[in-house]
Amino acid sequence: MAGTPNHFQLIQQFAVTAAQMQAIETRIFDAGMPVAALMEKVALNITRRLLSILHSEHTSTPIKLIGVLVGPGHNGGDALVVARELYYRGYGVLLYSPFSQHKPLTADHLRYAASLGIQTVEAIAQLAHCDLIIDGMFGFGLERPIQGDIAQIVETVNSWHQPVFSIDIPSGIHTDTGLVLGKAIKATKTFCLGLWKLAFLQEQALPWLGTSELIDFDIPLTDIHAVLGVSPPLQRLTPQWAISHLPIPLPQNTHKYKQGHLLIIAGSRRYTGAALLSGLGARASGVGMLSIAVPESIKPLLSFQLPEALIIGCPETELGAIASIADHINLDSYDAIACGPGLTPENVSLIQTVLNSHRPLVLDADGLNLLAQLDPVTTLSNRQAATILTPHRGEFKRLFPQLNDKSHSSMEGSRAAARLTGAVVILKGARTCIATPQSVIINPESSPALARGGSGDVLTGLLGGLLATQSRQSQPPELSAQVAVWWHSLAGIVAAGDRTELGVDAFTLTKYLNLKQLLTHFPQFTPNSNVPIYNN
Ligand SMILES: NC(=O)C1=CN([C@@H]2O[C@H](COP(=O)(O)OP(=O)(O)OC[C@H]3O[C@@H](n4cnc5c(N)ncnc54)[C@H](O)[C@@H]3O)[C@@H](O)[C@H]2O)[C@H](O)CC1
Ligand SMILES: [K+]
Repeated sequence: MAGTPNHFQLIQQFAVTAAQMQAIETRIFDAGMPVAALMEKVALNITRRLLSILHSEHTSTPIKLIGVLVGPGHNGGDALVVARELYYRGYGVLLYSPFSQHKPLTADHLRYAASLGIQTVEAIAQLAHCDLIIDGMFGFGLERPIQGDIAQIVETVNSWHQPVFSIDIPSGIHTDTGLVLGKAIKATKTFCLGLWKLAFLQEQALPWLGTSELIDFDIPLTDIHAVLGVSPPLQRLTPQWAISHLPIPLPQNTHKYKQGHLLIIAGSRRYTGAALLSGLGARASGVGMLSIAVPESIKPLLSFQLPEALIIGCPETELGAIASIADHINLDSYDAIACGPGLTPENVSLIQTVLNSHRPLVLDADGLNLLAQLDPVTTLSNRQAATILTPHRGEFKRLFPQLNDKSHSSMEGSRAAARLTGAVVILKGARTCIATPQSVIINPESSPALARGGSGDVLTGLLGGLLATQSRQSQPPELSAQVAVWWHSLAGIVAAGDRTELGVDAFTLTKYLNLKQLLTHFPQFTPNSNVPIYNN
């Protein structure tokens, strides 16, 4: 039934550490599920998916011979069950396990495979001619860096050209941090088992993961909640969640002011396009009223491009930046303000005026660079209304030099910044984090197409528009942040699919914000449905 999430959809919002996965697994075993039965179930699910890929995808070489790397633990056990099933289906299978000791269940599967006549080879070189490699060396049990002979094996496999499918996680990637421990297998595809591991949400792991997908094996929600809590402080942003919080359909009896009034403060003679792109982003949000404050000299251009918006010309500096907000503007009369794109970092007093307002505020680009010249922590902590910051890494470093510990992941950094300031912090990147003082939500989908000038300006406008509309409806600011980030990234992904990643300039991106077109990718989810996402 549309709108009723199934188990696979429900578990998409969770992300776990190795310790949490072990705790969940322990509960399942303690409740009576035999370890071997669970391994069998998981591995059969992997096999089913693998076979459907092998049957459906056109690979340059037809897959006939499959090499399987078998580790000492249960990741190796999973791989052996998959190997056995592939052998039954008629594939050629070669096993290689460079370990003298295996956990008992893994050793049993290895012995049984041998009894069936599945060949075990003695050197990694003997897998060189396989059409596909399955990596079952280490999963979440990796506990120290890969070194010595095993490191050599990993390097050898990485030097080959055939596809490599990793089970659970590429061997050598740390489950929690996504960092390479010594050496790591570079996977073409990774089948993450049961629940997404944190590594899949960390940018540093992306070059090793390949494409990734979750293999569900029906972990009971009660066990997940028991370990993670009912509303976990760290979550993945899912299409279901974002779509269910889109502000459509509009109430029949609404009027333009009920749909929110956004003021964008952006642009300079030098960066005219930034104001325009923010305006186009805001247009796509469906906000009821849009006003844009720009330097007087660029007002005609904006008026021409955005006829529905009220363009306010402001006094400007010699260099063509906004010198001050026009006298007749009362900042507190808007439902939200989005400030920053293309301002130039010239005028700190402007940002101080904006921060003194009592309205929800999005700060981006030069708005952040100007804020960095003040004391961001004290300034933001003193604000009465909500603030949403949208820094990329560089801006984040300028704003919060005290959080520049390289060992900090984006999720830790954004959460620390949100705690220091009370603001919602959107730390943009390949895995954008949206942090409040209480929680972090990470967008697991993006496209490198969005790493392009102007793309952030579009997000600022879109977010500002949603914030104006949704704060009118007493929705929390982080909700607008989550919906905007998801919407913007989906537009980038769909645009890149149509036009290649090079074809997604920021202006084109604004065309792809069309929700009607984007929602065709998710016919199973209903906007504004307020799905009680944590109810089983
Ligand atoms: N999530 C689940 O509920 C299920 C997971 N399954 C699979 O099991 C693995 C985790 O298995 P585990 O035995 O705990 O760990 P590993 O297989 O990852 O490896 C542990 C093994 O390796 C040794 N070791 C660790 N680091 C190194 C190193 N750098 N060099 C050499 N040896 C190392 C360690 O001492 C252990 O012996 C999970 O990922 C899933 O694939 C179940 O099959 C189903 C349920
Ligand atoms: K693995």
